[in-house]
Amino acid sequence: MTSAAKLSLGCIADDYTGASDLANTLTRAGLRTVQTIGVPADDLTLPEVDAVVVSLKSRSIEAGLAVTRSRAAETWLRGRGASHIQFKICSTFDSTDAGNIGPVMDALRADSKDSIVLVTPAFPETGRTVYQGNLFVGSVPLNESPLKDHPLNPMHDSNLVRVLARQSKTKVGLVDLATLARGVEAVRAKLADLAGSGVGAAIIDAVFDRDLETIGQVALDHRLSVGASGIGLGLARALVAAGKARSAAENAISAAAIGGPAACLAGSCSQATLRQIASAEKVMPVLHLDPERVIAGKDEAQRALAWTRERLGKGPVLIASSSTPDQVAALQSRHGRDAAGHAIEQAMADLAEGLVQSGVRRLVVAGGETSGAVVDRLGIPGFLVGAEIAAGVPVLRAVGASNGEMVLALKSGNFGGPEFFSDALALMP
Ligand SMILES: Nc1ncnc2c1ncn2[C@@H]1O[C@H](COP(=O)(O)OP(=O)(O)O)[C@@H](O)[C@H]1O
Ligand SMILES: O=C(O)[C@@H](O)C(=O)COP(=O)(O)O
Repeated sequence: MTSAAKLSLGCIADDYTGASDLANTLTRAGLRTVQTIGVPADDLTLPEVDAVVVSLKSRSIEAGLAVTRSRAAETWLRGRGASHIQFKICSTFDSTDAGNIGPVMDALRADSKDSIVLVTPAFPETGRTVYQGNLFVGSVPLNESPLKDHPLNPMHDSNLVRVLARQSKTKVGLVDLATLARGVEAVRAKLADLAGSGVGAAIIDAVFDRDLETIGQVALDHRLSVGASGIGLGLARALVAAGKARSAAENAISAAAIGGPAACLAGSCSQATLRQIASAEKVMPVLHLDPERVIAGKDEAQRALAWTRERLGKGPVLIASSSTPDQVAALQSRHGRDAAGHAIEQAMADLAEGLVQSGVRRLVVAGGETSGAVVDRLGIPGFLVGAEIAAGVPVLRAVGASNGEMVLALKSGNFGGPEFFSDALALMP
């Protein structure tokens, strides 16, 4: 990547929707930010920025590989002067006992030489709050939320001290809300106590944005932090307050219309996405893929492409693989969780490639792993952040792509209101 300025903040995101969510938060908080897909190539030309969010597809891969890829991103970011790195994880702490939050955090902490690392997935704007170490999604604990049925990372424990301890080699402690409410010095003292007793990672409560501002200030004492967009907000505000970032307005992206056909792909099976698909049925043609046929081979994707080509001239279309938790469980029991997920992701990538060949330059994708498969197939090296469609979901303008100008929206499964697909397309003229 060619860009001379030293980075104020380096970020490593474990999936692509999460990366665009964080890039959106940092931009809106005043940091000039770019999202790259993987570690950028040396010849990728990007504007001067304060923050780079390197997107990895490392949330659900083998832990050792996630560590290797995260370390490569870390080396690149440190090489561009980033004194602080945020490892961006999901606001619903998506992971399993095998990882990958713990193993990646352990490796990055060892490299950073920090005695203790602050960890919080809190993102109050989207209803993710942490109290006494327990993660709430809206009004319910994580283990009672729809995340209990996630196809790849079902979450069955809301106590993050326990969840992280099962994945990490270090002892995990808690900085509670009462300590946080006493301010920056109280948090520093608590962290020093915890570190003194051999605790290497502290889950920190946060309920309101002001909690994240305190956390952001303390986090900048360290070289590494782990969390979702909320801690990114805290870090960005602390950097802006310290005069270490310039106005994001300098990086405002062109809002010029792209035009041409538009399409949506949904591979997320979250309740939010299922509701959004149901609403989309009222305003655009929707094709539901048959997951069994997808797993059987390429015919289903070809059928979907033929269906799409007949309709693209008349307006946007949506193609979805999404199913209810019972149907997902049944498919997985027949084919295995990873095999089913991978086959469907590759079908989505085939579809995206076919759609772009048919002239589509405006593409909305629902689902983190799904977005990863699609963006990889399209070979897009990076994105600049545009208008915010919904909390955590910006319009993205591709940079350095061989297909020329293109705008995308990569939606986390759980984000967005019921009309998300039309909301997104309205901001992607
Ligand atoms: N009908 C289905 N049955 C089983 N798995 C599915 C189905 N549709 C999509 N998937 C898989 O479920 C996973 C959804 O994950 P992801 O795209 O990250 O969505 P989210 O953002 O909701 O987590 C992907 O691996 C996708 O291929
Ligand atoms: O923090 C979040 O919730 C999101 O940014 C995120 O990581 C999205 O992951 P998916 O739900 O898998 O898209």
